[in-house]
Amino acid sequence: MAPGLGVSLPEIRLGGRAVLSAATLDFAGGKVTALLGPSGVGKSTLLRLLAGLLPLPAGARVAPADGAPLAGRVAWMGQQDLLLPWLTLLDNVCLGARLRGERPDQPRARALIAAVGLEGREGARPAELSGGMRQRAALARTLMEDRPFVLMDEPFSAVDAPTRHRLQSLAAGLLHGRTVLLVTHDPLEALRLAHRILVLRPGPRGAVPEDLPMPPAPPLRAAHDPAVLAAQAALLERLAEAA
Ligand SMILES: Nc1ncnc2c1ncn2[C@@H]1O[C@H](COP(=O)(O)OP(=O)(O)OP(=O)(O)O)[C@@H](O)[C@H]1O
Repeated sequence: MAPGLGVSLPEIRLGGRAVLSAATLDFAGGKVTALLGPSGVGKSTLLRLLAGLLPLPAGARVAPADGAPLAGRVAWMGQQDLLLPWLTLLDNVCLGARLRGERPDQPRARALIAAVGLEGREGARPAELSGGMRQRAALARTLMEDRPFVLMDEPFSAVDAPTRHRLQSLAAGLLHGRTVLLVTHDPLEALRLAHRILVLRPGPRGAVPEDLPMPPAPPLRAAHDPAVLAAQAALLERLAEAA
């Protein structure tokens, strides 16, 4: 089971504007936390701060619960698949190791490609794959890194609804036991996958994270579970209020 992550941030200002309010957040180890909120509220900013893609301001603390540093233990998956068009699927999945000058673990890459349902397509270039297949390839590449912390910024937003549903089911199994922070605009995605949902509500001193009550069943929740449907309606209302 991956460790938890303690985060304490001062007010985050970008372009002269308060984007995120000062906040202390504890992300439970081995659990998925979904982050929702209106467009431009600061979801990606929070994720980028944790990923080290934005510099942490003085006084900020991002500390894994096991006491070891976070650096080098984070996998990232974004909205764009970022597959290199000139590489095969197998080489794309192995890209991280190659960039680090390591010998890729090809059997592991092949096993992950099979796990995301792309067995037999190892030699295909990204242009030969559909959008859903490319996102599955990106998921395999993210998991190839085998990091305890996974940060996902709208990973499935570019695919159609049935494909997204399948990708969510796949991700729930493959991400099991990792500490995941998932940014999404899709309330049902959050309710199917997450142990905890945070809604970022805009405020005068930056956006404030608020917990949402969760349905009793653990993830992966069924989309037709009445408790999930009720929570979805409540979440939509909360998002409309926050917008
Ligand atoms: N480097 C930057 N410099 C100045 N302002 C920035 C920078 N990066 C983001 N912002 C601003 O910070 C705010 C939050 O942006 P962010 O991308 O985190 O929002 P978001 O909630 O992820 O939005 P979306 O749902 O549309 O992806 C926005 O107003 C954005 O314009």
